[in-house]
Amino acid sequence: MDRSGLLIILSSPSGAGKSTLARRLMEWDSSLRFSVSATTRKPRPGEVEGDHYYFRDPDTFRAMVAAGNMLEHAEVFGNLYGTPREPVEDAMRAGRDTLFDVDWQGGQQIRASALGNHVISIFVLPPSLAELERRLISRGQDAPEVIAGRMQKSRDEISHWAEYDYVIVNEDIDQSAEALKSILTAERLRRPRQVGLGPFVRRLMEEDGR
Ligand SMILES: Nc1ncnc2c1ncn2[C@@H]1O[C@H](COP(=O)(O)OP(=O)(O)OP(=O)(O)O)[C@@H](O)[C@H]1O
Ligand SMILES: Nc1nc2c(ncn2[C@@H]2O[C@H](COP(=O)(O)O)[C@@H](O)[C@H]2O)c(=O)[nH]1
Repeated sequence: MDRSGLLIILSSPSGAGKSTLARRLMEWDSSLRFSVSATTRKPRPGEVEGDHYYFRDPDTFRAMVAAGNMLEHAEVFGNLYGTPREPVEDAMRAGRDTLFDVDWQGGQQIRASALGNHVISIFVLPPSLAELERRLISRGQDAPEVIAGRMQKSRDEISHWAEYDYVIVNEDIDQSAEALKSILTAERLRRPRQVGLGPFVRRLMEEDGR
C-alpha cells in the first residue's frame, strides 16, 4: 500500500481542550477527517446528530458492539462511547488521516488493534486542576454535579499520560495548536512510505537525468 492514513488520537481529562484543539487542527488541514463517535450520552444544546456524535440508546449501542462495528468502545462518566469502525478503515484506504477524541481506554484499544502501527497519540494536560474546573464551568454545557463527577475522574485520566507519544500542556490555545500542527507535520515527514512518497521517488529515479 503506497498511501495509508494516520490515526491521530487526542486524549485528556474532560475540559482540558481536546475538542477545541481538534477544531483548530481541522481548520488548518481540511483533508483531516474527524472520527464521529457513537454515544449513549444525551445531546448538549447545539450538538448535532452525525456531526458531534451519533446519539444512540444503550440497546442500539450494544448491538453495534456485538456486530463488531466498533473499533473501540468504553464506558466514560457513566455513558457508553465508541468509534464506528468502517469510516476509519475507509479513510485509511483513501489515504486520509483521521483525528480521534477518545479517552485513555479508547486510546489503549486503538493502539492494540490491527491498525495500531498507524497511531500517533497525544495527551493534553490542563495547566492546573483549578483551571480545568474553570474551563468546565465556563463551557456552560454541563450541570454542576456532572462537572463534579468529571473533576473527580480527572486524576484517573491524567494517570495515563505516559502511554502517549506526545504531551501538550494546554495553557495558551494558540501555542498548543501550533505544537499540534508541528507534531502532525513531523510525523508525516517521518513516515514517507505511509504518506505516499513511494510513487514520487520511483518517478524521480526513472527520470532522464540530463
Ligand atoms: N488554552 C485554553 N485556555 C482557555 N480556555 C480554553 C483553552 N482550551 C480550551 N479552552 C476552553 O475550555 C473549555 C473546554 O474545552 P473543550 O470543550 O475543548 O475540552 P475537551 O477536552 O474537549 O472536553 P470533553 O472531554 O469534555 O469533550 C471550552 O470552553 C474551551 O473554549
Ligand atoms: N473511548 C472513547 N471515549 C470517547 C469517545 N468519544 C468521546 N470520548 C470521550 O468521552 C469523554 C466525554 O466526552 P463528552 O463529549 O461527553 O464531553 C471525553 O474524554 C472524550 O474524549 C469514543 O468514541 N470512545
